[in-house]
Amino acid sequence: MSSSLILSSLPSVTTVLLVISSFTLFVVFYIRSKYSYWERRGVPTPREVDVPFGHTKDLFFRRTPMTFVFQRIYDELEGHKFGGFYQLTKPFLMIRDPELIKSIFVKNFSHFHDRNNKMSEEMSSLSSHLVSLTGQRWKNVRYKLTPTFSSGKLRAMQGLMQECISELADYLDKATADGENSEQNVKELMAKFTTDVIGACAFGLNCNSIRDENSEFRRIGRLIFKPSMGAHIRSICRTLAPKLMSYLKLRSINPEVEQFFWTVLKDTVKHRESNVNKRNDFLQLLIEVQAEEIKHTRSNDHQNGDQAETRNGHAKNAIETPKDILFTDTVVASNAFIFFIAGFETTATTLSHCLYELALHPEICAKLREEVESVKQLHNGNLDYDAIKKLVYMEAVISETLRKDPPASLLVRRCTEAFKMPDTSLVVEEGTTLFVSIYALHHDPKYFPEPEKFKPERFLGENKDNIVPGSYIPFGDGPRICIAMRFALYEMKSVLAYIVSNYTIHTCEKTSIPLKYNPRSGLHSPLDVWVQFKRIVRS
Ligand code: HEM
Repeated sequence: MSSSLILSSLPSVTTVLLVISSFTLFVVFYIRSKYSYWERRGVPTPREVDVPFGHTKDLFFRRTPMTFVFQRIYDELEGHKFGGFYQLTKPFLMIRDPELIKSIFVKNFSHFHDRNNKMSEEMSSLSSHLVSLTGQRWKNVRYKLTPTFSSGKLRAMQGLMQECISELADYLDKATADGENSEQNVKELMAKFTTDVIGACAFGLNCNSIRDENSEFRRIGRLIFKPSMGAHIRSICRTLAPKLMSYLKLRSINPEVEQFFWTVLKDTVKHRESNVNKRNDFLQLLIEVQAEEIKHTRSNDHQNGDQAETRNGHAKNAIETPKDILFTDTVVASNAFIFFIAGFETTATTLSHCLYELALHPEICAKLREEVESVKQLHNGNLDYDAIKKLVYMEAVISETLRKDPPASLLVRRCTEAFKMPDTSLVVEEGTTLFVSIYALHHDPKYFPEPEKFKPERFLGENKDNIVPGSYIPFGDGPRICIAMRFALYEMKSVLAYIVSNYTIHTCEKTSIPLKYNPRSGLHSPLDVWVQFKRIVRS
């Protein structure tokens, strides 16, 4: 073929330019129409939008921690009860007003009962847990698991908790032997302690994280929360395009982590089958719920079978179909797993924030010590479950820590049934995702004057009564509030009581003031938190 023939068969420059400009125009109109979603509905948005990242560009590039990205959106929507924003081109709602938060999370829960992180079993074999379950299935599992955290069950766990505190006590004893002051990265030390607590209380296992630097549980714990590019991409996909996750067969949980938990669970259950000693941990309670359900289904089956026999002349065995059982092995394993991951990092982060504040405020620490000592005296030197409940100032110190630095700084709900926003003409469409920035609310001077100051008295007496409902929500709100709130508070009070009773806490050269935050972490989690412990010598 001659070169002139080839040239004549190529599209002309005009055609190419026309195609390019049409395509560009199409993209511009497409993005514009996407970014006008809230405007068309009369909903305010933050001023500037970064095309094509929307309002959360810093989140994509992991330049700013998530907590502060959402606080900025909250602040830019000042004066509005709610507002819209975009991640890429997808619209989201930010709810700012405490009364509206109550309305959505509590009163109108039936329109907002799910989060937007539904996982399929394709994404993980440990996906059937409370955090990701939706609709009626979530409701049934939650109903069955709520008694796991009753006062009676927590009281029964105090022995397990005390064993973990003794391990920590031994460690600190050695670290401060011969009158030495001990500098500790409490971010790591508290993570080891809470791993041991959750290992004992969830699985009945001695994880040995404090004693053994190479403890498997602690290694797996680090792996779960280790920020990586893969985890970042998965988290973006889960929020913006959950269907893409299953299409690309992206796993939500590291396969090594999954494998570890299945092995631990299978071994533990097997060990229990051959051991008559009854345990008092979450796994035992899950196993009992499952056994009860199977028994109940069998007895229903017998009744149905008997009736069927009378009607049809032959019996059938309905229990053959595992789908009739809610607490399958997968549901048991998934929930034991979620108790582990939701349980250790949140409490460890809160404890390290609290120790940091106590190091900065020795007068608060001294007052706390005074309270602990006087309650101890009333209880013959023991800080058992009932004694811990009497620590009112301790409760205020922890509440203030959770106000200033809530580890889970963002709440999410998905609109499951169209909802008309009270006093407006806006109808929130089914499928819309709503966010509440816990951190921004807790730092709004309207609700908490001088929000950067650590003041436990905000949570005492009259001040506590004056807190605006819906403005203080470190554990969430409504029927999906943290299921283990009382367990977490009991754990944190118990260990802090031990520490302040035996040590004074100080800042040291390595203490970063203010703390620095990890822009890659999904939690409001500081990088290392260094403090110094000095043993109190009593005559
Ligand atoms: C300081 C400690 C903790 C904090 C601040 C915390 C905070 C939260 C928050 C904010 C939520 C979401 C609530 C909502 O959407 O309304 C949540 C849910 C949850 N938390 Fe916690 N949590 C803590 C400790 C724990 C512990 C120790 C466990 C387990 C042993 C746990 C297990 C869960 C579970 C399973 C859910 C999902 C509940 C559901 O959807 O039904 N959390 N937590």
